Amino acid sequence: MLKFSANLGFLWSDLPLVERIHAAGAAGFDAVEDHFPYDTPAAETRAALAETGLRMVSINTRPGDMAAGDFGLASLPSRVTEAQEAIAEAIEYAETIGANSVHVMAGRSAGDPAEADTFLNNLAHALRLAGAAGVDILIEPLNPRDAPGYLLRSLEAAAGICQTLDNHPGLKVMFDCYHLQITGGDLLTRYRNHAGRIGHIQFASVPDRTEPGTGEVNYHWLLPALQAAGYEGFFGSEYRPKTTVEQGLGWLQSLRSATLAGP
Ligand SMILES: O=C(O)C(=O)[C@H](O)CO
Ligand SMILES: [Mg+2]
Repeated sequence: MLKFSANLGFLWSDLPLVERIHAAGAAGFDAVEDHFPYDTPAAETRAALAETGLRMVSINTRPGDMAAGDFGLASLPSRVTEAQEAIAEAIEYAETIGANSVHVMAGRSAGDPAEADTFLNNLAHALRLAGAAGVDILIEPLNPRDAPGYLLRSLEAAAGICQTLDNHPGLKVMFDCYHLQITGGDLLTRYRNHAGRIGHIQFASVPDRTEPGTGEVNYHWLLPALQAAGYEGFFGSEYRPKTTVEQGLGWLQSLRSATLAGP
């Protein structure tokens, strides 16, 4: 059986976080994940998780000022203090709610050659804090169509960062099938090439980023294949519903029991 996490950054995004957690529980998800939970006190989030029995798989560091074009801070040489405050805040929040991991958002490149080292230094700092809190750190390559200028654009670059940081066991890569299909595809083979580094898998239809079941990726085949290749975690449904979440949720039961052998 496959296990699914509701991405509350995109699903039920019009509801407060506590209500989104309850909606995910009522809909039959096995876990949740969120982008930016910070408007909700961690104690309230923790209580909602306890009430529903759901686990929070991951949260992101604050992205900075998105209206001004920020999409993460950790690679920006002039904003190290702000980035490290965001990292500390995210790890403390994750520890309080028992989340598995924190995605440290790299940010958009302005072409400054110091960005790569800034990202590495901030990740090393995050790993020190996260180790003490029992939380993993995730980095996620994003496709340049959705996230123009984002510093981390490829799975292979993310793997290189892990190597540079001595393959730290607390540093993992977010394997978002949506982004990685757009930037090269060949998803199963690329998963296998980096299996030991993958901390979480997300998915959505490509190219629309809506419910699975349409588009160019056959998740009824791919998700069981990823599981057969060794992935044991939740699959994060990070898509924008075509209409309401509930109307489009038929995929949950059919994908949950998908097998490599087909229906
Ligand atoms: O955009 C994505 O795919 C993400 O998962 C990031 O967390 C950005 O919010
Ligand atoms: Mg993602």
